[in-house]
Amino acid sequence: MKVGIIGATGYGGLELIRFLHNHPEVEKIELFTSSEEGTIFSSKFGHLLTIHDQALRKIEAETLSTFDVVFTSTPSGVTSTLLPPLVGVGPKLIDLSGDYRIKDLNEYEKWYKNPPAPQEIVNLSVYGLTEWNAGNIKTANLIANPGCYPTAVLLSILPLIKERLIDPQHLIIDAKSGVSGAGNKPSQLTHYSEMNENFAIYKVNEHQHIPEIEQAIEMFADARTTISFNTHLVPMTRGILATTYAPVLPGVTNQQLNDCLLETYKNHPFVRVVSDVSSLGTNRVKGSNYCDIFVKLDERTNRATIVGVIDNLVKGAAGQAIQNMNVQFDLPEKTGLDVIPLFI
Ligand SMILES: NC(=O)C1=CN([C@@H]2O[C@H](COP(=O)(O)OP(=O)(O)OC[C@H]3O[C@@H](n4cnc5c(N)ncnc54)[C@H](OP(=O)(O)O)[C@@H]3O)[C@@H](O)[C@H]2O)C=CC1
Ligand SMILES: CC(=O)N[C@@H](CCC(=O)OP(=O)(O)O)C(=O)O
Repeated sequence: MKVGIIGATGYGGLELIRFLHNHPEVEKIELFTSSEEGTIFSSKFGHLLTIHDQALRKIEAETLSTFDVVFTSTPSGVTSTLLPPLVGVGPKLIDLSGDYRIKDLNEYEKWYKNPPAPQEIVNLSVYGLTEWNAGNIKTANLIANPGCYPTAVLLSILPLIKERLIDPQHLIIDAKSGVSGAGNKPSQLTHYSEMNENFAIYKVNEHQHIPEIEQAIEMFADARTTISFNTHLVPMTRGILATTYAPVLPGVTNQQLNDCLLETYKNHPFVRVVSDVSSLGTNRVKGSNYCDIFVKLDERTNRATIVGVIDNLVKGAAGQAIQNMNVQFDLPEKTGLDVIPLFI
């Protein structure tokens, strides 16, 4: 397979390179840039010295059309215009940005504050939550890879909503992320001296992942709902831990909640149902494509505490994108992704 990466110099792009380098079906990886054409990649990223010493290439539709797969890992608002000429002309397109996730263009514009992609192309795109949409991903020409927070949240709550064990109304989702979630562009929020030794809430009630989570709950669990969702920045580099508080339906037991998660994911190698909370944490998934999930009923309040944990750059971005590529090419989902988390 010949693979192109647009946005290779970003955090998502660097993770794509790390995994694709060891992918047995990938013969060639070419890296594209909007700002540094000709730069030798390893001169910018020393950890890739002798591994990727090639020059960054200019983004050109004609060149890209010769590839088998093109990953785009660019800020929102870029692929809405970059990808339409490439749809259906050859390569499978896997977009890590939010530009093709939201089907309602008014909603996209409202939350992302960018002009949307053309409706007919958005209609063609397939939401790449692998464990829930593999049937459609298999034949998709354009995949909208899910956002990092939605991945952690949806994998943990969807089975329980679908099986009508929790009430999808009144969901309260409290999510925390490491700083790499904000990408490589420095900002006041991620400035070391202001972020270190600090714990902050941001985008209060305005996070762009709200419509994506609501849309997916409707799509996969057939429930319309409005969620309370907030995000926090933790002074660490990688990882997301998202906790959802959800009312359980009358008579539902802790055993039923856990059995539902175990049953749903019994044939999905990257989702692990954790029974002992001491085994849960961002360093249990760091650097890997695992999503660890946990549920416990609070019998005092009749609410379930549901937790999803991922590495935002792997299962939340590059790893899930490669998992989707594997599905498209009929390869085992773990191909190229079978690594043990870093832990320490
Ligand atoms: N970081 C994360 O945890 C996650 C990120 N995402 C999403 O994935 C995408 C990439 O994220 P991330 O890697 O963190 O972002 P970064 O900011 O780290 O990197 C984005 C890259 O995009 C390239 N780029 C910038 N502007 C343009 C442009 N106009 N045309 C083409 N390329 C451009 C840049 O490379 P160059 O200048 O070389 O072109 C840059 O290195 C974003 O949409 C993000 O929201 C999704 C899930 C998780
Ligand atoms: C810590 C941090 O800033 N995280 C980013 C992650 C979102 C992201 O990656 O953007 P899209 O998925 O919408 O493309 C944020 O909260 O906006």
